[in-house]
Amino acid sequence: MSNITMSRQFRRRLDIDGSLKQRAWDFLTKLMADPASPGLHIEPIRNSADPRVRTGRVNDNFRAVMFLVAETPEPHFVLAAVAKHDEANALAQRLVLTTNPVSGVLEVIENAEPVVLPGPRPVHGNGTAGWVPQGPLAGFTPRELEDLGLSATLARRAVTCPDEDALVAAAGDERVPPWQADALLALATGTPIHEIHEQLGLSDPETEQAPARPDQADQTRIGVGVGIGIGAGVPTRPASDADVAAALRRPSTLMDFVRIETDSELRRVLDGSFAEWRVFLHPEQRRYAYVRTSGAYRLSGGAGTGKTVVALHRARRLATAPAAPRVVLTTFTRNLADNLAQDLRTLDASVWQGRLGQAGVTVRGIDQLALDVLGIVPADIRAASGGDLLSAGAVPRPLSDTDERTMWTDAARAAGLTGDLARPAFLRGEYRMVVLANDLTTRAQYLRVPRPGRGTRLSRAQRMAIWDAVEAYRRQLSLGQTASYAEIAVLAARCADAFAAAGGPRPADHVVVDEAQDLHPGHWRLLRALVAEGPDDLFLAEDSHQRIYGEKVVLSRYGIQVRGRSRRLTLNYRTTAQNLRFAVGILAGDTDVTDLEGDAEATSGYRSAMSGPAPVLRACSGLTEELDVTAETLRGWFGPPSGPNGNGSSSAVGTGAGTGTGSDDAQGRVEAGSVGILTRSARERDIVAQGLRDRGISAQVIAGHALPGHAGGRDTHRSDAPRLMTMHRAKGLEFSRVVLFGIDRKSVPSERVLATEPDDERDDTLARERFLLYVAASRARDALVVVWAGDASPFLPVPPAGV
Ligand SMILES: Nc1ncnc2c1ncn2[C@@H]1O[C@H](COP(=O)(O)OP(=O)(O)OP(=O)(O)O)[C@@H](O)[C@H]1O
Repeated sequence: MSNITMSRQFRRRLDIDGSLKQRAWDFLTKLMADPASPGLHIEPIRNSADPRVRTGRVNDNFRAVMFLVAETPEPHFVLAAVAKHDEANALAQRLVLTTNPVSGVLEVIENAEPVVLPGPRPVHGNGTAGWVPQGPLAGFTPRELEDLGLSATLARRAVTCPDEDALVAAAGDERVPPWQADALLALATGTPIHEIHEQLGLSDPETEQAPARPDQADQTRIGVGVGIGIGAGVPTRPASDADVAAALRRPSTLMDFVRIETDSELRRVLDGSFAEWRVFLHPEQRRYAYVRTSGAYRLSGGAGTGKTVVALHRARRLATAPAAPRVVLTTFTRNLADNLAQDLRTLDASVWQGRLGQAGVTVRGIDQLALDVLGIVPADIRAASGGDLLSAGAVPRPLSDTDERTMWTDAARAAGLTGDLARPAFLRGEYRMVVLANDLTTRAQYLRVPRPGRGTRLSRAQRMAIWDAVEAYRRQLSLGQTASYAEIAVLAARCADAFAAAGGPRPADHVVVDEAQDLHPGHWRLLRALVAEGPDDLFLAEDSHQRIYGEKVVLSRYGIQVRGRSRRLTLNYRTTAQNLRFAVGILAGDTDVTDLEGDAEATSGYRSAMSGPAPVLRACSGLTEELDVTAETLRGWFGPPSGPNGNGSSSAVGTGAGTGTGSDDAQGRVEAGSVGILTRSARERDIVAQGLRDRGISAQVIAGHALPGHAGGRDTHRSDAPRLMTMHRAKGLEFSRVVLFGIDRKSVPSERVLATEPDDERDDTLARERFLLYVAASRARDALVVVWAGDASPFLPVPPAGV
């Protein structure tokens, strides 16, 4: 038996050459089972830079290059490359497995002839001689970057990058170790060096101390993975086996290297079904997935920074504890919960997914969870806790949104309300944010209760009239044995509390929440009641800039204390730097965003190591041109139809470079099902569907609600047609390329929605509209196209004059 460690780069290289996969599989499974097998032809290389280097026969033409880092108790190989025979032997002579002298991170370095890189002259002395700073890293000398552990080649190249795109391209070179790329981009976004150390776990107390940087004043130590790492001065020396073993425990090493434990893991690596998020966690993601907390913990982060990934890893970590705990993993909608359940299976099929109250992980949308709680508490607890809402302890029938609106309209009329106060949107908000949030049951309570965060001021007489409406509304609910989901959450919270007070167990031991920014007070009461306060009780992943439903909430009002236990992720794994900049630019106009603690929420530090085309903005003369542009764009992406009349040169607005995310075929055509077309409203979505059909493109319309409680249609989709849906429905999803359709002044923000809101709530409604555009723009991985007719949306970061 032997152990195998491979790097992300190695895996990607295997992906490229499909024909090698079966041979590589045979070779590696044999190597794992019996490294002494003569058929493997494992051989050392004479005069190699690293005496541990070995090559092995993959087939007649190809050999694997690896390092034998330990013989006991079992041999341990670190794979470096699979290459043609001669190339493999040449590589094997030059490659060195070493640890970064500053950070202690494991690296594979190629010692070779110096190469002349574009940029400044080599640096001597203190690294500043002849230095002309420019670009995003102006103000840093190469030596300062080297002091962080970056290779000299990369450091020199980085400080001369004239702009952010050039820097992202330099950092995104596949030969640059991920931790160095991230350190570089973090520096460029203004992150102080000590924070970079912290983020990357470079001085993580749980691992060995980072070795001190040897004096390299006269040595240009370069080397960034295989290839770019070129020893221009003193050759890099191999690290000792002990150093390698210590480096393998470092979180920054684990961004890039993974130990393959089983045949099935190996199979997944080789057949391409290996999802990188399962294994190559960023040190911060790893920390938050594994951190043991003394109470509720909040993880914020921009779109695509991997909050969901952390939530999944954390749920697995919690569920696999020896005590077989009951873990709840929940999110805002049912379709997102279905996605979580599927992803959890991908992460670890051995994690039991069961019903609420069972050991394992219960993955549910938050409103299903509320119904589950009502279902598992004894009927007498339900009857006793229901008050005027749960007559006779029956589980109420959930009310549809339309019915709820109608009921509020009727209740307003019955109470004689007029003007803004009679609007269903206002009454619904007041009820959720004030009445349910405080679990008010009497008029006297409502007359006294503070209403922080509510835009509309109310006189005593107005409060009296609103309470009349609340009573009328509740009478209707009780008669129909129905309740809104907001009520069901509060009822479930009451029942869980009452059951616990009677000596029963809380329904869960740990609760992990994704998309927490959209939850309303009833949900928070429920979450608090699901699990007793204590270590690892609540973990909340959220992005306040993605709050597209509901009102601002401050958690401490619901007994959830996260002060001192809040962290933020900043490295984007989804979008290219160009799309990220555009999406964050949408937020620039709103400086008043607060998080779940009520503090200002920043967007600083958000970065991406991927590069792609700049977003394309297209102003059109009318709907017909918008549809024409969209159809042409899609045709350009999908390539020529396979027929004699195919015309592949019709790309209207750029086809995008792609970032190797797996949705482009060998000819650079995009898989149609990976493309999203997003509209502000369902009506517009249907118009676009028809318009595209008229132009010979059949899109799959993903309809249904994204609201909690609604199934919203499953997220399974065909691969042969683009997906067309509303921006709300796209929440939590991602696409290789996105067309944002109809981004004009009347639609974004939606005039129709603004008209239904009271004037005093207008600011918050506008903020949600802005967040919605941010959510939509941040769904695109590789390419983003924005089209509109007439005046552009004022939320777009680039003024239409520049189009
Ligand atoms: N460590 C990682 N390695 C590789 N890919 C990753 C990693 N972390 C996240 N990703 C990928 O980045 C994308 C975004 O991740 P995820 O959905 O978890 O982000 P998010 O912060 O929850 O996004 P949003 O808030 O927009 O829903 C996904 O495709 C995910 O697989």
